[in-house]
Amino acid sequence: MSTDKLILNGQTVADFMKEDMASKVAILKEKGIQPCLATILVGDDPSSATYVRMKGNACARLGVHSIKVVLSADTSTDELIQEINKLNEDPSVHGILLQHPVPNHIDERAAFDAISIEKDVDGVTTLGFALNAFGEAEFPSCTPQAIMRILDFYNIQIEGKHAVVIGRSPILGKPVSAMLLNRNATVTTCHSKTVNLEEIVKLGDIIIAAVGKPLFVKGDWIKPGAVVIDAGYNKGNVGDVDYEACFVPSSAITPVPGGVGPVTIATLIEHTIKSAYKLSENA
Ligand SMILES: Nc1nc2c(c(=O)[nH]1)N[C@@H](CN(C=O)c1ccc(C(=O)N[C@@H](CCC(=O)O)C(=O)O)cc1)CN2
Repeated sequence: MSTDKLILNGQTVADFMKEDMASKVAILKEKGIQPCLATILVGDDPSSATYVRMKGNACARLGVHSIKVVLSADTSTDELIQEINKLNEDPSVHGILLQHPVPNHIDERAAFDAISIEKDVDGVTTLGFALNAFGEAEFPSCTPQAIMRILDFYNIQIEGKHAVVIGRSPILGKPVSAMLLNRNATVTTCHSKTVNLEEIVKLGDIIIAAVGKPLFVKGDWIKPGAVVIDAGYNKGNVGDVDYEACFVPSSAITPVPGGVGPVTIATLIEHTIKSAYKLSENA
């Protein structure tokens, strides 16, 4: 039986992006500029440590320098902000990433907002969020931008479609809702208090799962022909979507692993390279 179902392969998208990035890094190096991403990991969450390591490895593969700041779990908000300020002031650093989540006692919003807007390559500051809502962010939040990249790479129509976003976090659900709206989708953003979630998801032409609950989205929630994007990153490399079950009715679907994740990391590095260009021009 033939099928025109699309597996939306994030690694293919990330590899495509890397070709352009490699040539931009080479041009920067000819000018004596070494793009540099600083990552900050607070505490000892093993998944966060893995993601930070993956980001460092991806930088190395592309010739981007990375600095890793590791802080103990008992770091205070003030101490964290002091570290961020040092990186803000360091002219050799072009992008700053504070790995989320930080330990509960830290004011994460204050820490994110301490990152200077020029170096907010992860799109986490309040100003970056607001600019994204207006469609004017230099560096939109990486996972939302990765989702849009995947949709565009595979020529999936956004305008006029009903997109249902499940999740409203400041670095994922809310910014991706704004991006889809800015591309003329009709957007419904669902969350833990949404009544009749299943019925709303069934109306969606594009489903974005960003809820942080393993295998949460079931096959019989999916309208035949809908596009399913799994932005979940739960323990054990499990997404938010029951892939096997949702594969059947969908017309296109991202796997986990190998879907949104690799494009998120490629987007972060792309932003760092772009920031190196901009900051060197303004130096
Ligand atoms: N400051 C931020 N914190 C967090 C973000 C973020 O964008 N900014 N996103 C998530 C986690 N995350 C990046 O930090 C992330 C998670 C997973 C992947 C990924 O590529 N996963 C692989 C599978 C993992 C593996 O191979 O070991 C995949 O999906 O193929 C990338 C980024 C929370 N925190």
